[in-house]
Amino acid sequence: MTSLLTLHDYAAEASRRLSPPVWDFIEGGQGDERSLRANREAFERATVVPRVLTGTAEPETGTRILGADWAVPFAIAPTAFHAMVHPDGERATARGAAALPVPYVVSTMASVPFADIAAVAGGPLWLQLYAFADRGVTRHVIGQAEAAGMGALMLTVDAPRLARRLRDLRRDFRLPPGIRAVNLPDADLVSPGEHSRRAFAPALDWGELAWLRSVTELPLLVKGVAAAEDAALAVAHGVDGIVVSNHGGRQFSAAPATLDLLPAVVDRVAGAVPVLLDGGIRGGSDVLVALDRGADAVLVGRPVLHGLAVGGAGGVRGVLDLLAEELSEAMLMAGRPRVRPAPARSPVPSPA
Ligand SMILES: Cc1cc2nc3c(=O)[nH]c(=O)nc-3n(C[C@H](O)[C@H](O)[C@H](O)COP(=O)(O)O)c2cc1C
Ligand SMILES: CC(C)CC(=O)C(=O)O
Repeated sequence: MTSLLTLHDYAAEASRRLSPPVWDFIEGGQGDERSLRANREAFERATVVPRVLTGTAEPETGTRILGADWAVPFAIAPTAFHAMVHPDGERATARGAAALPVPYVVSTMASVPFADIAAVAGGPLWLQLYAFADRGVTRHVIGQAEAAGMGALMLTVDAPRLARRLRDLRRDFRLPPGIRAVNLPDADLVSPGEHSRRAFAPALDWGELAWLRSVTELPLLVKGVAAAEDAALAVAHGVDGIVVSNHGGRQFSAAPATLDLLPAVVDRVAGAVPVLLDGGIRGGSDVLVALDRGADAVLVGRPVLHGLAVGGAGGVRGVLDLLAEELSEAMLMAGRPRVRPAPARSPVPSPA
């Protein structure tokens, strides 16, 4: 194996190990993939002005998000069907995350029961939630997450259905045999796109948040906010956190880079709730750039899958350790001794 010194090295190694259809499912985006590229381009352009003579020897990477201690200001983004990438699926991911530990946002479309993931987890475990047309299904998923002791729900709001991803359409991508969304009551689906058309709530609105509040006490974040106006609405509807995301470029190719959207969202949210960002984080400097522009933490998607493909739990751990080491070095070199404290959870205002 070539030496794995950067997250790009993990990606290159993963591309050699995964079948072309699975690789393309992971890497692809919607349409002409402009938003996928934009996420990276924004980080490649971004800089951080270093401060000097700050007396920092060992930067403190820890933070506190929604009442839980995080060893690092990044978490594993929710991604579906890890058993496609490694036979141990999300169990391996959770084991890899437990080492540091790094918080893990488990996908509704996990291929391993939530309870089995929780059994090997070592840090905060949250559930990413898709809202289903049949609210009984949504309730079922929340019930499983609560039973597994998950600490928060992250409702994905940028996917009324899965978008047309040309790489998958060209290959007629199907889930490999035996891989299923086992936490859903009706787990037998072959094509993720087809399933989302049948099952996802097609016309979500802000009312869904009030309904979710009525069925669970868990803190609620929304993932997939782009416009500052929507961030303000989310706060007005009492969310506990916002994730600025374009779903890693997988849903809408004309969506702007998330890093470019971040400052306006941070400005509008004005410290009411934590603001997280995902899309295009590929190194410790990227994490620092996002923090510098006002994010309280970030989520990392594809690189974790690359680590999983390269070495199961050990590969995931390798990716997360590398990112933590790079972040620590970036903080040291930029003269940032610690992560700015995130807003504490405040009482939820009821929507007007
Ligand atoms: C293979 C794959 C599966 C994904 N599955 C989900 C999912 O089930 N739920 C969700 O909210 N987001 C999903 N996402 C989006 C990620 O949570 C995240 O927004 C995105 O990957 C971040 O960009 P990055 O991959 O550049 O880090 C998925 C992304 C990938 C690459
Ligand atoms: C199977 C899908 C629902 C997962 C997803 O959100 C994605 O592929 O982006």
